[in-house]
Amino acid sequence: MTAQHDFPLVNLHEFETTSSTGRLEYGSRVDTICRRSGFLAITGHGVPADLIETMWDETRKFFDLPLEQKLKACPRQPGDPYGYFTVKSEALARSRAGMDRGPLLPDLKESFSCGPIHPLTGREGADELAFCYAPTPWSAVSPAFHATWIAYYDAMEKLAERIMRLFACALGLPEAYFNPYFRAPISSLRGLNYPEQDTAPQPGQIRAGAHSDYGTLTLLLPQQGSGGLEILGPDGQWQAVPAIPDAFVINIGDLMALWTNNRWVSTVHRVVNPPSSRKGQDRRQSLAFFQQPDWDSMIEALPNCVSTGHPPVFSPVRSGTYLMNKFRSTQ
Ligand SMILES: O=C(O)CCC(=O)C(=O)O
Ligand SMILES: [Fe+2]
Repeated sequence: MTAQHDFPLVNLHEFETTSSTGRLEYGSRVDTICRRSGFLAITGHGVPADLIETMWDETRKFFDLPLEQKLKACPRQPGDPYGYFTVKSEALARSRAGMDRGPLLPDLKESFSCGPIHPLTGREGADELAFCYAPTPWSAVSPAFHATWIAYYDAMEKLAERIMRLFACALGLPEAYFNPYFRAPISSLRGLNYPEQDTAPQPGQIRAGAHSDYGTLTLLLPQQGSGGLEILGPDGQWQAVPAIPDAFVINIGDLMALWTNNRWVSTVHRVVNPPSSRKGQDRRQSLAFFQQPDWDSMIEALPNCVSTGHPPVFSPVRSGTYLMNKFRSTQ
């Protein structure tokens, strides 16, 4: 399963269609990967190629619009998570406050994000409504962009559910173990555009500052042929993540590290600037789906990840407030 690039690859379709013994073998391999880095590439995902292509087209067209038009899609209120975010409006490294994180200059990227696509269930509290059900400014984008984003979000939500089954298997749990935590997930989808760098960035300012993701699982599609994504290894060295054809790069976020009592790593990663030799020719794009359990899901160490010698490392956290506090720390 470890192929070119020395980057771990897992075929999801093969996992789902193999025997129960085969599934356990897949689970055990995924457990080893998640203990080491929590980053792997998923093939056999079944997401239609034409949906992915339309998603790239629509998203690129949006970022190509004049700034004044994109600004019409800004979040309705400061602190809202959805809509258009200008270059230098977020510093992901600030989400790691309190750790040794170097300079905290804002990221050299722009983005558009949307929130849950399903109707509200009527059980939501005030914070939840104000934050993760804040409106996505769809009226400020084209109908084709809107329709494509909904279809892609839906495909990512289903893919993330399938990966959580693989994760349950990797942790020795029943495959449907995580389902009750995802009755009304508050996942978000983000298109990222890292513009060409015509002028040299300030010292210490990069495309996306070093951070770990906040939720359970991120499904990332880096633009083919692009570079810059790096993960921090246990040896303190940064390692490049390749953009593998027809594969999603997936990584686990803080809530999986919490759930597994640090058995799995929520690996720190960043996006670095292109080399100055490519000045003016290295725009980069990516699509990121951040899977996040229901607002009220309490995440605490799984019983099978706790022992007398290894008591819970973290206090339990509520999914929604954890996400909201992390997001707001970066603005
Ligand atoms: O654009 C990328 O490749 C990674 C972006 C990322 O890590 C994030 O937005 O959390
Ligand atoms: Fe990230």
